[in-house]
Amino acid sequence: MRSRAVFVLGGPGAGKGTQCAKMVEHFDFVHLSVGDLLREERAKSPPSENAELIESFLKEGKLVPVSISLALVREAMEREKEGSVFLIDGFPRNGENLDGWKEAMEGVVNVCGVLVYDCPIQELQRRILSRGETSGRSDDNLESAKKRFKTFERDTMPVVRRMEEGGIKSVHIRGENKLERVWESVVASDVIGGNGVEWEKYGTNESGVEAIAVQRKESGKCTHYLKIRRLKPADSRSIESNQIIALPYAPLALHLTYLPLAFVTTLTLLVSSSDSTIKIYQPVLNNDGLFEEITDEGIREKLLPNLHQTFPSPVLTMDTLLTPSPPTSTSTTSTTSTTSPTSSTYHVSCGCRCGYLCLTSYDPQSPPSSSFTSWNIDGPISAVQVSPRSPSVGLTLLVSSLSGYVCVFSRPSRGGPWGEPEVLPESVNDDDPVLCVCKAPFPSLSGEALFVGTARGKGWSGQTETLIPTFNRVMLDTEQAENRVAILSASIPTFTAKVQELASDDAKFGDVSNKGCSPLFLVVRFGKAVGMVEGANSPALVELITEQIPELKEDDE
Ligand SMILES: Nc1ncnc2c1ncn2[C@@H]1O[C@H](COP(=O)(O)OP(=O)(O)O)[C@@H](O)[C@H]1O
Ligand SMILES: O=c1ccn([C@@H]2O[C@H](COP(=O)(O)OP(=O)(O)O)[C@@H](O)[C@H]2O)c(=O)[nH]1
Repeated sequence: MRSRAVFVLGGPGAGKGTQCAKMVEHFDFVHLSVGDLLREERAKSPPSENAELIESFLKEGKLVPVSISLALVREAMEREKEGSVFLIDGFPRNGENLDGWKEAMEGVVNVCGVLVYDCPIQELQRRILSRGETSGRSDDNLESAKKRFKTFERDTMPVVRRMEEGGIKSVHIRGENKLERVWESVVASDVIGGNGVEWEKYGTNESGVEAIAVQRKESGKCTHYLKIRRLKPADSRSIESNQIIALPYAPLALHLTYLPLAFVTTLTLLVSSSDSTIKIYQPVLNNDGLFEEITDEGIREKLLPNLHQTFPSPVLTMDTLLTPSPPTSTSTTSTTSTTSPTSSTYHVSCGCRCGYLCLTSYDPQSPPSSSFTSWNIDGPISAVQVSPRSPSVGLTLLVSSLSGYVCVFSRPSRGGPWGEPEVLPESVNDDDPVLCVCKAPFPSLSGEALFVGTARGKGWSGQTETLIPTFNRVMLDTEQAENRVAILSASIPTFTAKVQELASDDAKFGDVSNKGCSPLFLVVRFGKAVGMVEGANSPALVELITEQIPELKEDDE
């Protein structure tokens, strides 16, 4: 993957270095301060040929020629792994810098945006003089500082404008605020949101509220935030206020709606999260644009029945087009197979990870809404499996939810509506909420067959979600899949405990309890872990499954 860069600019003392250090603490970024690189070059022993020139430029608050600064940036970048996200602090500071960057780096490193710390000069001056007491920097004195302020106003601000006009996304942050306030604005900024931090945007709603889910890593653990913006209805670009709500788990689905609360119809924000809870937020009454969580059970009870109506269309759609007639024998069918123009089409929408599943079966000749059905699946949906194999039943849809249910829906082979859900009598193991998306109750974890466990809640659910088509393909492309492979998912604590139990005596898996935020797949045979795939790496997972899957048993054929 190509490396990415975020430019970090602002007057001298605006807090660029301080904030970059914080970003590196929380996110997987590489901080390159061009000023630091220059100072290192100047202090090198044996002295660099540019040392004297650099010293004179720094002291005068002037900008060193781009050939020198950019060469140092490039060298520093080359020392890092490919695909890194660089915070380039204090660059580009003038037109020459920007031209130099474009010439050398365009097509090599993607610029994602520019963070600009705005701060009044009086505050800059106060900070520089205070920093000068300990920094030992030859330019942290009043005389040099004044020259640097001038350079910033004259050369750097026009470059910021040039970048903005050229379509580079910029985020202006008020640098004069207290450190923590400044930091909050950084976390909430879209520049950061798009670079290395997992985020998901929930579209602007006609209600004038927009929410962005941000995941940030803190000492190896993930914390999830929802940034909620109230927008002025008249001008959706102007932000009236901005609130960050911390969530214990990844938000799975979010819906903005008007719900009747007593006699008042109020704007309500419903968030379902991977811990199977649905949180409700409403605007604080003396409205300054903030939301508060509704925890009052009485109010929740009143509101929750309305959920059924408020999630009418899938929040997450996994549209699956299926051919209406089941394939003959065990020939493989892909869930993405195109439909023949003469046959009717069955459209399965499943989603609403809030715990609702919407199924639509329809004939293209008749309106799609005619046979819309929606079911409550007791907890967020963790996986959906479509099985077109059984000729007597037609199509089967298996839905597992994080709370421990596996439901089977079936539909006759020649079409018609989906039947009532049938809850599978057992999951994989009675006292284990690990779920099975395979059709038959799976023998047992210690059996010959293979299971692939996914820590669905462990990472950002979206990443694991991207593997669902892979699971479907594996199940559909594998003969007697239901006897040979099961794909299971579990909540974080359950999965971690299970993984620890199954992989603990094998050093090759390392410390399984501390695998960070990305999804984790554990492949097990005969009750022992035989492989692990970290991250949503579909090819690696398929390779491992193909390698390890039990032989086909002839007498079963
Ligand atoms: N939000 C803030 N409030 C008060 N002081 C700050 C804040 N951010 C940074 N500082 C202090 O101001 C000085 C300049 O910050 P620094 O991050 O070195 O700025 P820059 O890299 O933009 O020159 C440092 O002494 C730092 O501790
Ligand atoms: O791209 C750059 C970045 C920095 N500098 C020089 O390095 C000094 C210090 O910059 P730094 O970003 O370290 O500190 P700040 O001025 O932001 O406090 C500047 O005044 C310039 O003289 C430069 O010439 N080109």
